[in-house]
Amino acid sequence: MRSMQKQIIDDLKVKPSIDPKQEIRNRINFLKSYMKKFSFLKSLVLGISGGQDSTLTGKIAQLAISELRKETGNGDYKFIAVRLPYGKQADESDAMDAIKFMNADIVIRVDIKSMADSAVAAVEEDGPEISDFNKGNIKARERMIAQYAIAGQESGAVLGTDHAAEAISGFYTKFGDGAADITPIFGLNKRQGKELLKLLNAPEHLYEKVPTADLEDNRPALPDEAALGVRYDDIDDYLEGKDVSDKVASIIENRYKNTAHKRHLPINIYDNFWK
Ligand SMILES: Nc1ncnc2c1ncn2[C@@H]1O[C@H](COP(=O)(O)OP(=O)(O)OC[C@H]2O[C@@H]([n+]3cccc(C(=O)O)c3)[C@H](O)[C@@H]2O)[C@@H](O)[C@H]1O
Ligand SMILES: Nc1ncnc2c1ncn2[C@@H]1O[C@H](COP(=O)(O)OP(=O)(O)OP(=O)(O)O)[C@@H](O)[C@H]1O
Ligand SMILES: [Mg+2]
Repeated sequence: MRSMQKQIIDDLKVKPSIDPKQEIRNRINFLKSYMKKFSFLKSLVLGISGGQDSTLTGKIAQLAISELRKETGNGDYKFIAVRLPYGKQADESDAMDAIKFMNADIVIRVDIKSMADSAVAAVEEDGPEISDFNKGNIKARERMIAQYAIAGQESGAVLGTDHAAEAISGFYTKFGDGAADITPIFGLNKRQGKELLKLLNAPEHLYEKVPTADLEDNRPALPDEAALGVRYDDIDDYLEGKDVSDKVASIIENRYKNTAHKRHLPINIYDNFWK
């Protein structure tokens, strides 16, 4: 194995193979014990897009909350699924299928279009013109604002969907979807996430769906793999310690180095990781 590959696998805590049943149980238990430790916490809040990662994270969260309610007899515990379309969302029915699958306690809908459009207009009034790409990141950050507003009101913590196959490439918006309190699927790669969803009897069309950030107006539903220039299968192989081509390794390793700043708290004078 390449030396950097081993370092990345260690940093991102990826296992070469998993027991899906055990992974689900450990992650449910982790959420339950965290909520018990900080007893003011009564809700878990997560944006549900209709994609694989939020379907899995939401299902695990709802299972944890349902168990907590049953075991403690406290009916205040709840999972809040948040729909966050930018205007009309083309794959709205997938998002609703995901919410049905997880059987979410509460569903809140916030249309982030007016938030994102006014952020762009306000900056452009005296600042630079905002590109469609940059506006995509603004959409991700408005989703973060909406989720934190709900969590702040509902004694909640915001869940994030970061996992190893995303963390490795830094393919998320810094302080947008990258901002969260707890990341229940951390350490899994994309195909391991799929295995968990299969075991949980998720609808196949949700875990076989082409992953997309769907952030740009001009390139709707752009597949992650097209934007990244590398396939999830290759990223997953790399994360499992398997051989990949030099070309694939170099794309992955360059992205990992260039996005190191996203995997740390804001950089201060005592930090050395970037040197
Ligand atoms: N070396 C460095 N040290 C410290 N800070 C650094 C830095 N380089 C950039 N920065 C800062 O980071 C900013 C750029 O980072 P960021 O704002 O995240 O923007 P950026 O990484 O340029 O774009 C985000 C990418 O993630 C994708 N994405 C976003 C959201 C969700 C998903 C998904 O899969 O669902 C995918 C999106 O399509 C796009 O390709 C810069 O504007 C600068 O403020
Ligand atoms: N339209 C949306 N409505 C609600 N939440 C969203 C929306 N778009 C993105 N999010 C949130 O941002 C997260 C990051 O998006 P990302 O595309 O990485 O995950 P996903 O859509 O769940 O899965 P996939 O990567 O397979 O598309 C989502 O998991 C979800 O929590
Ligand atoms: Mg998506």
